Amino acid sequence: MNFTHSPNETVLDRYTICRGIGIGGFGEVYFALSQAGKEVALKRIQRNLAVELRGVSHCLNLKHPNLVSLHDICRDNDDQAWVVMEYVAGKNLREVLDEADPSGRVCRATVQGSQGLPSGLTMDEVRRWFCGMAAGTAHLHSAGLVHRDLKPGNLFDDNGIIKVGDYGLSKFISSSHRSGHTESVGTLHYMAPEIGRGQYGREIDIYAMGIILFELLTGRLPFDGETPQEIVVKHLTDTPDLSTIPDELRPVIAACLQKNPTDRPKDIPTMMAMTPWANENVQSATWSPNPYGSSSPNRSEQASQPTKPQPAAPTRPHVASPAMNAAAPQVVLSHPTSEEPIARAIRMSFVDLKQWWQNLERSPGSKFVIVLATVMILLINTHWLVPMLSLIGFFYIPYYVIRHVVLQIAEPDTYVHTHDQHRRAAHVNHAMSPGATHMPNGPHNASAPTSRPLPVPARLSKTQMRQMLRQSLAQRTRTSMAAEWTTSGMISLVVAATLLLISSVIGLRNSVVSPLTIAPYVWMACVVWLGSFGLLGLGKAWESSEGDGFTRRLSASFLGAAVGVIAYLLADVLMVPLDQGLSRDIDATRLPMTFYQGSGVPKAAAMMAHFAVLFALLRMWKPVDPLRRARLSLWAVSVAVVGEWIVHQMIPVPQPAGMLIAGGIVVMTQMSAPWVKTDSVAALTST
Ligand SMILES: Nc1ncnc2c1ncn2[C@@H]1O[C@H](COP(=O)(O)OP(=O)(O)OP(=O)(O)O)[C@@H](O)[C@H]1O
Repeated sequence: MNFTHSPNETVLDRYTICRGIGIGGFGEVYFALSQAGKEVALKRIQRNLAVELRGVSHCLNLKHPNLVSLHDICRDNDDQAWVVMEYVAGKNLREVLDEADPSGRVCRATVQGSQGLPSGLTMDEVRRWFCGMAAGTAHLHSAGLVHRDLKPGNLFDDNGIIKVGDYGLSKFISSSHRSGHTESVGTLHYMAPEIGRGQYGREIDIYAMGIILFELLTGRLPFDGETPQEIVVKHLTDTPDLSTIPDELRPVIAACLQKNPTDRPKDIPTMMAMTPWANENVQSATWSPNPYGSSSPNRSEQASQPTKPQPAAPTRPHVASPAMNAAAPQVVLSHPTSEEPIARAIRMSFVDLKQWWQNLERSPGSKFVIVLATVMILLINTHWLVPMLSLIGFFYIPYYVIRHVVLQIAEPDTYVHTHDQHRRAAHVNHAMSPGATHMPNGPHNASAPTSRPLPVPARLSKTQMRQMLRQSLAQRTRTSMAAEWTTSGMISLVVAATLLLISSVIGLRNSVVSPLTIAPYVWMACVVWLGSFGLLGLGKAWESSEGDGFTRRLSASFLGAAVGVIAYLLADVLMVPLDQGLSRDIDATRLPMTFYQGSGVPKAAAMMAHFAVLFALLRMWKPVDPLRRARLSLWAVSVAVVGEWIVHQMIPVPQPAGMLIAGGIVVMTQMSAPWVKTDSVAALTST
């Protein structure tokens, strides 16, 4: 392993390097001594990664017996960033698991040491590692931090105390973190499915803990594969096989590994309550049922008192074993964020302000005075603040909406992430393939433990790919779905305006333009937009599964009925005659009186029935399906027009308005509904 600094070199003017320990995703780690002889681990941040020092103090001041202490983050004379942290002499869990069986498959006696199956660690050891990890991570969560990179390599055994390391680093160390090019560092085997969508809630730590518990118990990973794609697909779609897990731990692992973050235990106390260790003191790594309240030093110190003497852990080897990371390829995920820069700057300023406020060491009384003074200052200045903010809002809000719409037309947000997830997997695979010479984030040290060559990737079958995309779509929050619907609705408004313009120019080319002549076009545009907007809403509920045709037809027919009624009322308001084209096709005397007036003009019931039957007849989930074959299918438009003509034979409505409305709805829906170009996704997964 090639380290930049050699033993006896002094760095940061006060630490003498003793030896290199290992090289990880962020850079080299050294064991060093301070001038006074304090042992420290120094991490030299490499690969030109930007170090965000904002908010670092929040991490630096965390104290917990189950967390590796972070002493400082500083820069040397070459502006190179270094992380100074507590040196942990014991082994990390990766080493423990690998050393138990060099093949990577741990074969120790299992639960209670009695069954002797090929399996993970003994139950006592599992409990010790798991509870220590839970206690340390719960403390991070209580401080508002998410670890983001929980994995066996970041869990240490320090003389019997389990410590969680590397926390906060992925938050503060990233290339262009704020400018949105590189978002996170992590290991595929422990990555929650939602990370692909840029979600980094505490649920991702709970997911990783579920994986680690599985691995502790079985020595295996629940989602493993030959290629990064395979692993990602398994995270997204596979149900883990929990048959070898002891009964008492099966529910907690099943809950932690839920694909949807909201289905997982909401926090670590809830997760621990599902284990047999909820109220138990587990050696020094005490799991306290109320870890979120344990931030005071006294409490932490109490927690660090061992309840029984622990055997000293063997000293870790001086140099990390190359096998150590072999099972865990590391990747840098690239996540193009579409957050508007001004909005992002404002959000970050609020985050900073919140952190400053939380770290402000003032009595509650003085804090109250500060709040009061701020409110007073704001109130006194309202005479110029309100107009100024209104002016900014006047320009900013339309800009924000237009930007969002334009981006959404270019490539709808959620689908970018879905698509991007595959691109990343393909990219990672390329970086890790035998011929690749670099990691995605910079120069790659050939001796670094991350360069595990992988076989040529397997191509996903079409069904697998669709299943994976549907799974990914199913995991969106209601808010993001509502946002997508609104955006699609706005796009359809633009399409409606265009259709209105084109149709009225063609229709009125030889007539006088007056409110009366233009009203039918406005009416049609409104009905088309309404039908399309309703369908886009239904599409949000439909797109996450292949679905059941009958239920879909039924819900579409309800929407059709609503469209029919509104069309009728709107025609009345706009004074659009509803008998146009009827006398040509239909014998008015044979029409049912409940549906039609004597002259053959349709009543509300006829309009309602017509569109309800039409919507039930056509497979309306096709034009809104993001996985449809083409963005705009003219075949689907023709089917809609012909279908409308058939329905017109039974329940007539004005023509050609009826056919134009049916065709218009299908065109507009397809133009506004998100679309994943599945062909290119398939190609990317096999890059
Ligand atoms: N505080 C520490 N004390 C002792 N050894 C450490 C400490 N921090 C890290 N190490 C060791 O240094 C080596 C490199 O660690 P590092 O955290 O950089 O890599 P990693 O965890 O494998 O990857 P990543 O940083 O991408 O998660 C590992 O062998 C790790 O066990």
